[in-house]
Amino acid sequence: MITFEEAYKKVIHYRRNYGTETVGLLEATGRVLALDIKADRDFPPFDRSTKDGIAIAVEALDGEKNQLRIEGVLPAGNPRAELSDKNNCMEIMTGAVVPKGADTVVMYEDINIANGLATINQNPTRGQNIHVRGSDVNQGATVLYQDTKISGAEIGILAAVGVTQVVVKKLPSITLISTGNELVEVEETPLPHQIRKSNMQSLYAALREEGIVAQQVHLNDQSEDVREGLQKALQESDVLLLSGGVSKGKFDFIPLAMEELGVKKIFHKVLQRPGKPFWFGVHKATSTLIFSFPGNPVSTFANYHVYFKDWLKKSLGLPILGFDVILTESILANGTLTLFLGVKTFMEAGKLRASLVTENGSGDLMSLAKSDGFIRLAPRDTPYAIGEAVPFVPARNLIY
Ligand SMILES: Nc1nc2c(c(=O)[nH]1)N[C@H]1C(S)=C(S)[C@@H](COP(=O)(O)OP(=O)(O)OC[C@H]3O[C@@H](n4cnc5c(N)ncnc54)[C@H](O)[C@@H]3O)O[C@H]1N2
Ligand code: MOO
Repeated sequence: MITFEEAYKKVIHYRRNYGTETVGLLEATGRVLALDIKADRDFPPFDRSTKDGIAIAVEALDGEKNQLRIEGVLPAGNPRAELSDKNNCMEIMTGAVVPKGADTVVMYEDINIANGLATINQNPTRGQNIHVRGSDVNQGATVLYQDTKISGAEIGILAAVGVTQVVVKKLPSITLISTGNELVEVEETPLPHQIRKSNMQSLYAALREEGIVAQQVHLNDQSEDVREGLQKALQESDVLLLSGGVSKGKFDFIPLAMEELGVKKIFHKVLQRPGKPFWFGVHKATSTLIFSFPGNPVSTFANYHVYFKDWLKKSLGLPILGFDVILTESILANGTLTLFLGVKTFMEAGKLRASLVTENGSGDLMSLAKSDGFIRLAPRDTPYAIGEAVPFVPARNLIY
């Protein structure tokens, strides 16, 4: 059996590059940029008034003069105008182009207007209230970098520089496979010895958060069904995520079926809890990767977040930002296994702290709703102490 560190390293080693594709601007939300994006013009593209008021040439106020004749009104959206006389001014709206000959904008609150004359009550500073052309970025400058995850801010920038079609990293195609004769569909009423499928619904939803719409297949615990179903999925998908059928049970056909189909086992069983029977392999003919998670709901869910999510980030060129949380209670370590324990997190004195959620073993699906993620406790002989910082694997967005 291999350690968590060895297993994690092997999974990350199999990161993949699925190439790029082009999607419409709004469909790019949540995707990863595959190219740098450059400004197609200066930003702002013209000297832009940041206030409603008057545009003046500040030199007109030399000496005692504080009254200027108003030549006209400039709304946003008008082409650039020109002051015909530097001793005059023009009314100007926020977002309008500062006219030629003017260098300063005085807002309405600092002037009085009567009989076509503006009287300025406060001495302005040259250049005030003007957002100067190119002061944000110049034409040709890089405004977004490759490998950036696209959120609302990036969509706005892409729109501003006129990108209607965005080149993004392609996402892997994924099939979710559940196994087990005890499982029935969600809409069915289970018999006393049956349970409803839930692991794959949970992973389906988690993948949707990554922008991936997975296929779903169920295989019964008959070795022929398992082999046929796997064969088809291996041909159709970049990645298979399985749950169940990988421990020592008499009906745990997955490892054998994989071998028969030419899938190379990279490892089976990791010194960890939950998720010890985790099986990981690669199909030699198609390069399809297989993450075969143990069926207990907490095991599947924890393994997905610990291994698959980092594999996906690496494959898309995104950084893996590990962070620690502070323990609020002492916890017994295991001498040989890496433990993943569900915790609730909260901020206190500027630090993210974690308290254990009560969990009734790795079959306790209900405990998942109570936790924000999992702390990772490396094997050791001494307990983990209150106040110790330990690595945290989030399973939900902590900041909204
Ligand atoms: N003799 C041994 N027995 C077990 C070992 C072991 O090392 N030796 N490992 C235990 C551990 S740890 C786990 S975890 C489980 C994993 O077993 P499998 O991956 O073979 O999973 P199944 O037996 O098929 O199912 C386990 C459990 O999970 C439920 N399940 C499965 N799929 C779903 C699903 N899609 N939705 C909801 N629930 C699901 C299933 O009904 C079982 O209750 O093995 C231990 N045994
Ligand atoms: O993955 Mo198993 O949870 O260690 O029961």
